Order: sequence, then C-alpha cells, then structure tokens
Amino acid sequence: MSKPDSKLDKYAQRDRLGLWGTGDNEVVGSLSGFTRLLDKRYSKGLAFTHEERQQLGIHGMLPYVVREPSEQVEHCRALLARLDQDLDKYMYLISLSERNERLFYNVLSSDIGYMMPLVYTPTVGLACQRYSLIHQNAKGMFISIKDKGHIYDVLKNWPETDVRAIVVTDGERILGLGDLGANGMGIPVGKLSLYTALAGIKPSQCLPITLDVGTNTESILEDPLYIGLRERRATGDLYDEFIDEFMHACVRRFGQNCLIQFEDFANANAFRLLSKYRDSFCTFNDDIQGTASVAVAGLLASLKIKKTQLKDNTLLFLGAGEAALGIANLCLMAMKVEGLTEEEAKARIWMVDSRGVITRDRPKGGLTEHKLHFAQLHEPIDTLAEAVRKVRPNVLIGAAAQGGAFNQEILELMADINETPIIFALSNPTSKAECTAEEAYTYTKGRCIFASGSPFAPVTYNNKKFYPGQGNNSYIFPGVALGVLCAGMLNIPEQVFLVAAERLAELVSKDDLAKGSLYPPLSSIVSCSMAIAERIVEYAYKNGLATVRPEPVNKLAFIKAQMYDLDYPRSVPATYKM
Ligand SMILES: O=C([O-])CC(=O)C(=O)O
Ligand SMILES: [Mg+2]
Repeated sequence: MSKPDSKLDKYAQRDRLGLWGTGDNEVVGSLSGFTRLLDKRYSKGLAFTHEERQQLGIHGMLPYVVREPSEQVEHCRALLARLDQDLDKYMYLISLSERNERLFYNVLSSDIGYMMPLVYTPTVGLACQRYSLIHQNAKGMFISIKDKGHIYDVLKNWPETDVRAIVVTDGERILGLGDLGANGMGIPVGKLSLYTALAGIKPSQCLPITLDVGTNTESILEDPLYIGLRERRATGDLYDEFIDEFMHACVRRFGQNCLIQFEDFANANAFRLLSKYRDSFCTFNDDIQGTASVAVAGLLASLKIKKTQLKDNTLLFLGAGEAALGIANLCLMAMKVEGLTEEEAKARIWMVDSRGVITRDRPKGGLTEHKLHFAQLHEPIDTLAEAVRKVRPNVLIGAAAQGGAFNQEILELMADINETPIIFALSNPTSKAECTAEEAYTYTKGRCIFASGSPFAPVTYNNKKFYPGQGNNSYIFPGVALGVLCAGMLNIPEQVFLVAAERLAELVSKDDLAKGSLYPPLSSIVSCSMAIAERIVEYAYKNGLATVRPEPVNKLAFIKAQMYDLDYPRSVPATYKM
C-alpha cells in the first residue's frame, strides 16, 4: 500500500484528482466578459458586482442592482411558485441550469425535498413523455445507430475533455413508462443533475448520453415532433456491436476510470450488458444494483424496528425484472453474510411475474436464466393474492410497474398475516406505484412499514402522522459514484452495493423510524452520499481496488475537497480590485 499523504494540504489534494482545477473556482483569463455573462458555467447574473462588470466589460448589460446569491435563490423560488404545472416548473429549472448553473444548484439545494420531484422522479417521467415538445438545448449527447463506426469521433465533439461520469440510456424502459426512444434523454440529464446536487460531482465532468437505436412505440414513431430516429429498434448483433463500440469509445476518449452508469435499458439487455462489461469497465446498472441497494438499506433499517435479521424474513416480489432480481440477489448476498446457505436464503425469496409465482416446473413457462435462479419447488400459484396466502410473506415488494396492483385485498391480507407488514411500492413514476402511501396505511390499519420509489406526501391515519420514506436509488447512485471516482476504481464489484446499503441503513435514526420512514430525510441526502462515498473509498483501498495514490489519510476530508463549490467563482483577481 502506498504511503498516506498527511502532509498534503487540501488544495494539493484537490489538484491531484483534477476534480477541482480550472473552470471551477478559478476563471480562465482569456474568456471575454461577454462570454462569462452568457456561459452557464461562469455566469453570475445579477450577482456580478459593479467592479466585476467594469473589469469584464459588461457594464450596462445588466440592470443596476447587484443581488446576493441568496437573493437570487429567493427570486427563482418566487418565480417557480407562480407556475401551476410541474412540467412548467421543470422547464423553468432546466432553462435556469442552461443560464446559470451554480444558481440552479443553489436553488435545488435550498430545498431538496421540494425541488427533487421537479427535476427528477416523478416530473422527469412527464418530461420524457413530452420530450420532443419541450426539447430546447443540447444538454447531453444523442448518438444514433447511424453513427456506428464513428462513435469516438462523435464523442470528440463534446466540448469537455475531463468527463468522469456518463449516464447512458437507450430509452427502452424509461421508468415504468416503457419504450420512449430518444425522448428518454430526460433520464440521464435528471440523474446527472443529482450527481451534482446530491454528491457534488462537478457538472462539467458529467455527460448524459442517449443511444438512439430507434423505438418500437407506434405513437412516438408517428409523432410529427419526434426528435429521434424514426425507425424500429436495432436489435441482435447490430445492437451489440453498437454498444460495444460505444463502451470502447468512452474509454478511449475519457479514460478507463470514466464511470458509465446504465439507466433504463430493457430487462434482457440490462442484465446481459451488466455481466458483459462489469469486470472490464467502470460500470454499473442503476436499475438493477442501485435499486437493490436502496431496497436492502430500507429492509436493514426496518429490522431495527422488528429487532430481527434479514434471514428471519420471507420476501415476496411482484415483478421479476431488473429491480426485483437485483434486490433478490443482494438480499441473498446479505442473508449469506448472516450465515445462511444459498439454498436456505433462496427459500425465503419468492417472486411473482405475469404468469404467477416463479416455480421450477411452471406449466406456463416463461422462465429466463435469471428467474430460474429464484424458482421455487412448489405447485403452481397463479395470482398475487394466492401467493400472499400461501407464502405468508412479511415483506411485499412491488417492482413490476403495475400501478395499483397492491389493492385493498392484498394489503388487508398482509395485515392479517403480519403484525407489522413491510410494503415497498417501488415502481416509478407515481402512476406506476403498486399502491399509494395512503392506501398502504389505510388498509393495514396504520400498522405497515411503507416505502415507495416515487415521493408521497405524509399521511395521517387515526390521528397519527406517517412520513413514508422514498426508496429511490437516488439515495445510492450519487454516493456510489462519488466514492468510485474519489478512489479511482476501475470496476465496481457487487459488494459495493451491500456496503452502500449497510451505510445508508446506519444513517436511519430512531426518529426517522418513529415517523414511519426507513430512510433519512431528503434534507440530509448530501451527507448520506458523502457517508456512502467514504465507506466505499475505505472498501476500495482495503480491497486493492483504488488507483488514486497516495491513499488519503482522512478520507472524508479528501472526498469533501473534491466536491463542487456552490459559491460563485471570483471573476476578477483580488489584485485588480478597485
Ligand atoms: O429514476 C428513478 O426514479 C428510479 C429508477 O431508476 C427507475 O425507476 O428507473
Ligand atoms: Mg432507472
């Protein structure tokens, strides 16, 4: 192991990763004042002081007033409050991010609980459904199947050279909304805005990418406004070669340590590509692994209430796609750590897909390799209600994008079987949630522990107020990304997601649990990301996965030193001050 760097001061540490450097808190002298006024990265809007306006030659381009950054935030919030529709608020915030990036992130961090649903789930789902209508600016790259053979050249067109994190989608399974083709771009943009807002990863180092391989959704193909390639999806070897070229082009352009997060790919591709690339690229699939991690964190936190271990639970999943199988696999791993054998752990994990419970010799078939892994030796069970009656689970997890599937009958059954049933309705956006928070508390007579992928407002039942937690991978992926980047990891073992889950569960307080929440409040999500990143950096150094040398002594301080500064840069060197 290399020698720790106790003597390096924090500025030296910053330079080492280049996560700070030019273009963040320093301003390159050769840029004209006018460019700085108009460039989202340098603009301060009305916060440019009179001295700065003089020095930069932009005096007169702004009204007289000079605003404090906090006043600018208030002004933006007042403007937002005038808008009735969430989609309009989304559009306003996106246009703000195009004008003045720091102000955008200051507005987000001024009230993350209010702002997150506007730039992320659920509004981002609506934005994707209307993306062709609202698209205004190149917030990321569209690489189409027509670019096959030239992807590296296309990537070279991106103006930033130091990209450290890519979120990529092919638009085939956007949230629970299905194949939205190139309209899925809202997702990588939204995810990466959380990289910065929740984990301080610099915006200039984030690149949202949509791989446009066509779409099979008729209404989109017929939409005269559609911004994407008006063709059916490329599949088979053509698709695989395209993805392969993309992966190698990213490494050639941005380096082996550029993180590539897969987002909202359809099931089969998601699993296949993850196993193909996970050992040789710095990559993970958020829908499989990020969602698994946040769900396991919630389960681990719930055990604090029930004073049991994970292995004492029986889990029933509705859905056997990316999220469900991802969670099942991570639970399996966690139960084995608690001492169960693989077979014993599998006996506690049951899954229902569109053809009923996944059993080994199911007459209705439909068993993929991944599903077979969790197939039970049992007579066929056709419906979810029958499965709940026969399996008698104490944890019910919805990840099938079937809005309302946890109906009154199912929820009442769970409450009959269990004193404190655990109900997770993880599908997104809100319309796809398996039940609402209100339904969960009402039909279990206020006895359940509930979490959902999309946010729900607090619910009062029988004079008690419940604050349901948001079991969304946004508690995980920003912190994981920050840890991976700070340690310079070149690939991401599955264990990382268990480490992240355990760390997140540790952060859930007695107070949170008493309020009915299995997650820390959204207002503390940035410190959750940092704590997760710290644990991952420790894990990386312990297991020989870190490439950043020398090893930082104080890892949290090191991580903090890499993070995006929400304060405006000084536009005029102090010596120029008049
Ligand atoms: O985006 C979200 O809110 C969570 C997620 O990854 C999904 O539902 O696909
Ligand atoms: Mg997703």
